[in-house]
Amino acid sequence: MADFNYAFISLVLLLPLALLIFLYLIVRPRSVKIPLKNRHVFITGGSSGIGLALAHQAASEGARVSILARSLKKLEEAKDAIGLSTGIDVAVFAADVRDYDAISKAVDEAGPIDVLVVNQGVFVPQELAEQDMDEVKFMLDVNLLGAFHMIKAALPTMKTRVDRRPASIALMSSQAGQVGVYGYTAYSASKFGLRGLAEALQQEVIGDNIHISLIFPPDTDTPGLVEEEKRRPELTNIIAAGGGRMKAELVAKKALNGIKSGSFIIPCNFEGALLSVATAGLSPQRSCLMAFLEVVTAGIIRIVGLCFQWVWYDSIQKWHAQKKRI
Ligand SMILES: NC(=O)C1=CN([C@@H]2O[C@H](COP(=O)(O)OP(=O)(O)OC[C@H]3O[C@@H](n4cnc5c(N)ncnc54)[C@H](OP(=O)(O)O)[C@@H]3O)[C@@H](O)[C@H]2O)C=CC1
Ligand SMILES: CCCCCCCCCCCCCCCC(=O)[C@@H](N)CO
Repeated sequence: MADFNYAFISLVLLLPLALLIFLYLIVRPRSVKIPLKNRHVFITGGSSGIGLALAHQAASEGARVSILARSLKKLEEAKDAIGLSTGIDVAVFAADVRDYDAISKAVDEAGPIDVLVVNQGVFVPQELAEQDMDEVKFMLDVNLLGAFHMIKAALPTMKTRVDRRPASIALMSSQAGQVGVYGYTAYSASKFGLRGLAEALQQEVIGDNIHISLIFPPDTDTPGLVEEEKRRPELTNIIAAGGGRMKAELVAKKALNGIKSGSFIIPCNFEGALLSVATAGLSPQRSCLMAFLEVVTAGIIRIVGLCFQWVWYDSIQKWHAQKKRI
């Protein structure tokens, strides 16, 4: 009996260790560090909110920073603010990501990019039945096709960069790009689309030492969110609240740390970490510790996910019942 207990305990301890070692050996791509100092970081949507916070922090870390957005006025304000606080002269480019020629011109002028952060995004929440197709197209064009334009324009010089150190392309998704959310049919589709783009692109550019990151913030205090909240459906508010809420500076900090450590998936808070484990799918995972967590919690995290669905569908049902009563 003692022998049996001993064997059992050793097995319980050895199995996880063996799994960890196995995962350490197989996780691909291998982990990588992306330096920022003295490198060219190009941020779209860098004049406001999360993008502006990213530009500030990248400049503070000694990067050469370029920002792109439509309004030159907002870009100049951002440039002045960053110049004042860091002493770094940020290059600004006024262009619409929907205009490929304008984007190509800006990228050519800016010079070879080491870290491209595709952060621009628009969000106009509404039930699809109520929403105009113009708004649906607007979100898909800016968020998804705009990302294609940026990457397509920047890739040639990124691939042929003389500095052979690891480079990065980071895409700003959203927790609504990991789970579909009421009121976000077009927005979620645009952000889920970024994931397909990112997974396929990582396979294509790994040979050029370019590493892709996908960032998944929850609701974040930005000028964009203030506008969004003026017209967000009640149910969107209720469901989005489950993801938590953050300051733009903290999202930018998590994002930059994730980019520097070459993480493919970058959650920003605890809820986001849960969501990322629950939606690991077939995305690359460079960290064997995270891979270990994903494997051992797979069953239980699915149960947690189903509980969330239960709560959400309950809210939807109650909301409909209440509407009928009025
Ligand atoms: N705030 C939030 O709750 C969350 C935001 N996100 C994502 O983070 C990103 C940034 O959001 P946030 O900081 O809130 O947004 P803001 O609305 O505060 O800023 C958006 C930025 O994108 C630029 N932009 C918008 N449209 C275009 C365009 N067509 N071409 C070029 N630039 C454009 C804006 O400048 P201009 O208008 O001058 O072009 C601005 O610089 C988005 O992708 C968003 O989806 C993800 C999760 C949560
Ligand atoms: C299994 C564990 C699950 C854990 C919690 C799941 C919570 C999901 C909530 C989704 C919130 C989506 C917010 C989008 C914010 C956004 O992108 C807009 N503000 C537009 O910018």
